[in-house]
Amino acid sequence: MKIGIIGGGAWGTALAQVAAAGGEIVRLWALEPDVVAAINTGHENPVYLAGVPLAPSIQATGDLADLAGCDALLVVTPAQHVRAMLGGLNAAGKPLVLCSKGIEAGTQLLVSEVAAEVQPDAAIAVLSGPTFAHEVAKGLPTAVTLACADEAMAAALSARLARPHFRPYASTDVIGAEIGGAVKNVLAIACGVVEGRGLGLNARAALIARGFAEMTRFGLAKGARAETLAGLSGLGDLVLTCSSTQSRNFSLGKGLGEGRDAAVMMADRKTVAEGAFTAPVLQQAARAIGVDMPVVDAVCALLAGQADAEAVVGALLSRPLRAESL
Ligand SMILES: NC(=O)c1ccc[n+]([C@@H]2O[C@H](COP(=O)([O-])OP(=O)(O)OC[C@H]3O[C@@H](n4cnc5c(N)ncnc54)[C@H](O)[C@@H]3O)[C@@H](O)[C@H]2O)c1
Ligand SMILES: O=P(O)(O)OC[C@H](O)CO
Repeated sequence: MKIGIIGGGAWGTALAQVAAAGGEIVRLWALEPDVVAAINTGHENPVYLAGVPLAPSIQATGDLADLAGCDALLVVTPAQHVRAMLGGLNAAGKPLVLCSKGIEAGTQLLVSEVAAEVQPDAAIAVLSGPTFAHEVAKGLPTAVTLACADEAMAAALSARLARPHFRPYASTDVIGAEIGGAVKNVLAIACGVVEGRGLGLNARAALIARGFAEMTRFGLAKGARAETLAGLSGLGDLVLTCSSTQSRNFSLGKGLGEGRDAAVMMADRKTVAEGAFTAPVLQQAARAIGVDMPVVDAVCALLAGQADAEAVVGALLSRPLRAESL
């Protein structure tokens, strides 16, 4: 079996390692020629996943045509680049597993909705959950949601990607799995702000719980299932990403809380903090369907430089008191 992975960042490389651990032949497409060369000759991705020795059987390429013979494809580029990448593939009749977390700017489409437009004849699936790439690549225990509308395909892909340390749980709720991963990135920025301002662990827990209420309101309005949002790809990933500076989104928020400028921090990074791109489009999408997301609004105001961290925290704390509910 030959699996193609599109995206040689931290997560694509870690997933290549997972696939190779099960004896799959792995073709990994990466944008940067130096990443391709380093993986093929040194069996390491020093740019995005430094310090993790990779299986020598992983073959990297800069040419998407080299993935033509693969019988399943994993898409792992940042969400804003997925449409362009999919345009260069022929995935008709093949499983197309989307592993990016975000919402497309301009269209407000989830990644699976973008894929359905560009590759209508592929079997679209989503892999999402609490997964720091370094931990997965090192073989530490991890569980994910693997969602596909076709239940048998979800089960088959789960079985194909399962490893002793990597445990997919099958689901048919594609939209639910995606919404958790996209929204948690924005909420992780907010939790980072709490950390950066030294507001304490009570505040972080409150933000996770009320943030989860926002995720659930939005998800249910978009047709997600509550159990998916409360599972690995929703609450599970929210808890992980809101708890550690290993998260790029959390660390971006921490910098904002410390008074640093969003644009300067983003320009300094080669890695992606998806929440910064998702926040404004999520805000638009929520407003379009009348869903209130005050934490997301606060993150948007901060990222746009419309308010400082002290002001947005003050505004959240002075909202009218109300009953605890969704
Ligand atoms: N890193 C993780 O732990 C992790 C875990 C789960 C999901 N994800 C998701 O996976 C996706 C990829 O993140 P990552 O962490 O692997 O990336 P990364 O931050 O490690 O690297 C950035 C990636 O973006 C690629 N890139 C930049 N410009 C591009 C373009 N024009 N076209 C195509 N690719 C381009 C780079 O080549 C590189 O592979 C994101 O949606 C992220 O949310 C990441
Ligand atoms: O580093 P982050 O914030 O992109 O988070 C990585 C993964 O999405 C965690 O599941």
